[in-house]
Amino acid sequence: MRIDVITLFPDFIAQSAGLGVVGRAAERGLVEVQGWNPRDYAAGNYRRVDDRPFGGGPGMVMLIEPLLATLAAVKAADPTPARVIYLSPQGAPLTQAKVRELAGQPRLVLLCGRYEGIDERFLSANVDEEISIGDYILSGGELGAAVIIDAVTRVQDGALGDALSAVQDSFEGDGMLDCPHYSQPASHVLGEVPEVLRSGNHAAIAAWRRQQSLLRTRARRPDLFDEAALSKADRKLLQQADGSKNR
Ligand SMILES: CC(C)(C)c1cccc(C(=O)NCC2(NC(=O)c3cccc4nocc34)CCCC2)c1
Repeated sequence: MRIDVITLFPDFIAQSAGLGVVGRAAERGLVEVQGWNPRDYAAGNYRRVDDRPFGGGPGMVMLIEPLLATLAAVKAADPTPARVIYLSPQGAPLTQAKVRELAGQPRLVLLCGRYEGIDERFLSANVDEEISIGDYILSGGELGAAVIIDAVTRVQDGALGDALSAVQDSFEGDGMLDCPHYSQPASHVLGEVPEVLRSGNHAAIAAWRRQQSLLRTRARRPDLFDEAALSKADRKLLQQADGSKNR
């Protein structure tokens, strides 16, 4: 999969895409990430990429022309058709379902805004969809681009080891929160590791982990919990936990 990122801070994208799972996937040719800086395509001595907003008001707006020239260079670099995504507070919330959909694309162009945003005429003429990573004020779309690069790379077949992708599948399968994790030492001043995890009884361990995921999701994210389709076994685990609590 090829991902081109149009950003005034290509170094940030290159750095974040070079780490961990994404870095290894890039080395293995599973994903190719390329940054493109509109300043390199801005004309004139000052290479302007922004200017004051019509209608007045604070801040600056990213100009059409440098972005058109950058997008033309991006498309000229590779004939593969690309879906152009603008990372934006006005975008649809990013979900794992959307990540899976994007991971199926042969190529993405991620457009990152800075200042107060991008001239609307460029967006309406060139952007296929807008995606938001959350409802808070950010300085730019680059963090959103890094999130999408990480999430779609993890979904790419083979980017993860079997164990990790199994975990990924379980989370993706039903959208429950994760269970608590423990490692050495078994006994610590901060507390003991739950006995079941040291029992070697893999069925009991799997049941305990599922029960913990269910309880945590119900308690902390009722929105995710209400969306999920619970199996009979799930409901039994919850009754068991609720029963012991009421006793
Ligand atoms: C209501 C609320 C969401 C708080 C809001 C209302 C109005 C503006 C802003 C705001 O943050 N504007 C600044 C910019 N923000 C983002 O690019 C951005 C922000 C959030 C999630 C994102 N996912 O991708 C890109 C994202 C836009 C231009 C440069 C950065 C935020």
